[in-house]
Amino acid sequence: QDWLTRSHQWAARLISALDPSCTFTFPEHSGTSPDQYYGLIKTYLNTRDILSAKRILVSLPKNAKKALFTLADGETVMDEFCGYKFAWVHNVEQKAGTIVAYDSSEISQETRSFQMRVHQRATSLIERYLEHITQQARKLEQSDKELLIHTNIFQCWEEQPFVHPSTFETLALDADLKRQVMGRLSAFKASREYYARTGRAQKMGFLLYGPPGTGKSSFIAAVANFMHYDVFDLDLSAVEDNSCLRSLLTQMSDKAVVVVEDIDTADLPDRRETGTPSGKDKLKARKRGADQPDSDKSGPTLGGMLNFTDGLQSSSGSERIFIFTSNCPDRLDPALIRPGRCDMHVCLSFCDLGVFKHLLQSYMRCTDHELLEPISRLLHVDQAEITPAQAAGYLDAHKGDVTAALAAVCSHLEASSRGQHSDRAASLLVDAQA
Ligand SMILES: Nc1ncnc2c1ncn2[C@@H]1O[C@H](COP(=O)(O)OP(=O)(O)OP(=O)(O)O)[C@@H](O)[C@H]1O
Repeated sequence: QDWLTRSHQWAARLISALDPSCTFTFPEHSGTSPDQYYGLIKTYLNTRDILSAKRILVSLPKNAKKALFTLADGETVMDEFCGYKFAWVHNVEQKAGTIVAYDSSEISQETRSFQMRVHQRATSLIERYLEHITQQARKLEQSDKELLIHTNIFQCWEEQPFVHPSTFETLALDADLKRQVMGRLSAFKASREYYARTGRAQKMGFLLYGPPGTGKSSFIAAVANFMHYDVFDLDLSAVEDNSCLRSLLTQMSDKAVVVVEDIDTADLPDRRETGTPSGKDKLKARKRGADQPDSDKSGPTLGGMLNFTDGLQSSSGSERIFIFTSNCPDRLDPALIRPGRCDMHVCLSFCDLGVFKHLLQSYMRCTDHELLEPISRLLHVDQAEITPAQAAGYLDAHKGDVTAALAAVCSHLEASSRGQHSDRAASLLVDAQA
């Protein structure tokens, strides 16, 4: 018996000495939770020459735009990294027993794993190779994913597909400002490695202000499409208190554009997390005719909101762009819009000739017209006003007839200019009477 055991051990050692390769296994689950490597490898191998395998599994994961190809059980695909060949095999084993699904059907259990074989000399490269796989897979996951817009209902986010056609090409915006915004966003994208290395949460904030119809929502959609991030549209009136706000923050995906529209209209009491009413709150209460601020008032506080944007819950590895919109930025607490929270304050206003010409070009493919001259005079000399949404409305209403569209814009501007003159005359009269 001893002799047999020893000869088996010798044979195993001999085979191992003759086989210079080493095998790594990546199971689908570690313990009871899904293991991250399994999913990342699956995505990464999808870009390798997987279609050369004989049997391939095809799936369409949630929110994916394209099919995901996976090796079937026992199939192999080769990869190369730093001059070494890595052989990947997908293993699927049937487990004894079945589990019962919610509809009472029985599902057979499987144990899945990827196995990677490589020459022993390449094992020192394994960490670098896995880092490479992780980076590539994360990039692919991000670009292949269908974008979602999430809105908060009670303490949860409800998601829907986000399909908004606005991009920085379609957005009519002052050319310099557009270049600046795109430059900041590109720099943000390129700093991922820097933030990961320094262990900091990567975030950036915009304050968009200006009258209604000047493109604030279109700007937000352009940012989401440019960054390829999901949108989280935070409705503060539906948030019960600060702990609800914190819970929403922790449920957000790592890469997100977080939008708080019309933040000036949200009544955020100035009790910075302590619950103690501040001087400003007392003043507000006195203006309302009350002795004390209403400390029982539900809803998040300014402190809760400040923590939401850069508190401890913002974890390293997350990439978040906060966008606040406001029609009255003067009403906002300076702490909310200071650099670091709102890095860029972007004024979206009435059309100037450049913005109007951009709309004309995208709606009507027209770059020049004799009516542009009176339009330019009305905009710049008479200071007539038209929002991009109003201008887009006229251009859309007269599809295929540039002259009619521009004539309608001219009439609008003339009316606006007359209105401005009568307003100015009225204020002069008031001044004179005073
Ligand atoms: N700067 C712009 N560039 C291109 N299109 C614009 C622009 N501004 C407005 N539009 C057009 O007008 C419509 C309304 O604009 P948008 O909803 O983006 O404005 P808003 O400032 O968010 O308005 P509100 O404050 O009322 O929500 C858009 O669907 C778009 O067609």
